[in-house]
Amino acid sequence: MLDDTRAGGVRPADCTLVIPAYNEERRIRSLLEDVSGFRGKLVFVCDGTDATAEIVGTFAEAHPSLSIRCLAFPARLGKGGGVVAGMEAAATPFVGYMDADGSTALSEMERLFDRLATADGAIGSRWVPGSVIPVRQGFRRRVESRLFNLMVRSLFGLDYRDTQCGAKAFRKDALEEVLSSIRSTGFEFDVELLWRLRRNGYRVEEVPITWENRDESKVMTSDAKAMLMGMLRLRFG
Ligand SMILES: Nc1nc2c(ncn2[C@@H]2O[C@H](COP(=O)(O)OP(=O)(O)O[C@H]3O[C@H](CO)[C@@H](O)[C@H](O)[C@@H]3O)[C@@H](O)[C@H]2O)c(=O)[nH]1
Repeated sequence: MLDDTRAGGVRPADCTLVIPAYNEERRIRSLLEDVSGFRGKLVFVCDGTDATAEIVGTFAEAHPSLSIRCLAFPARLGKGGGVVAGMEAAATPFVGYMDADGSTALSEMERLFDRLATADGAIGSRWVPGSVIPVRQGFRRRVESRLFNLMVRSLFGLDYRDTQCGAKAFRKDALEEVLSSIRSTGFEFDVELLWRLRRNGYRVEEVPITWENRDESKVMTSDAKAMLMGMLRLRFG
């Protein structure tokens, strides 16, 4: 990223990175270490029943030089609900989000923020030339991912190859125009956000990314069904 003294670009201090975290006590410590080099602001949105919020709070107290905010909710918000809560709390011109599972390195997020010097949004993509996936995903997940993106393309006319990669960054002014219209709280949130931004004329770039597969997923069959139903409601409701 640009250092803090250069004008006209994306300064780290102008960026907020939102991390939705649902029952992530097993993975959150290593994620905290990974993102502790971030020179912008960090907002964790923790819900669920485990000690994720306490772990984040303790880490923040032990690292007063970092800007870490932890929003804790007793009930599950959904991935989309969590990201929206974090975005609304962010007060910087650039806001990004990434998964808590460490599948995207901080340096990858910083590359996405840098793109906001010229684009309204930048989304990490596992399926464009130049992307790197050191540990290959299982056959089933790869097929599901491709079918899902075909469906997104035909339902919403979005020509992205990968709407579901967890790493994304946007200009806050663009987000402000669409956030209040967002209805999705689950995993379909990413599609709705990109759809609304496109309908409002914003330009979001798809950027090749290095993405490390992590096995543990919170996406249950019921979440996948809810995601599909949510998308159909959004498109035809
Ligand atoms: N706050 C909050 N966060 C949540 C919730 N549900 C999931 N998350 C967070 O959302 C992120 C992604 O969830 P994972 O459990 O890691 O699922 P995944 O299968 O690895 O997710 C992949 O597929 C999703 C669906 O397409 C994608 O949304 C996600 O970005 C990623 O690519 C994690 O940081 C997880 O803690 C929730 O109810 N509340």
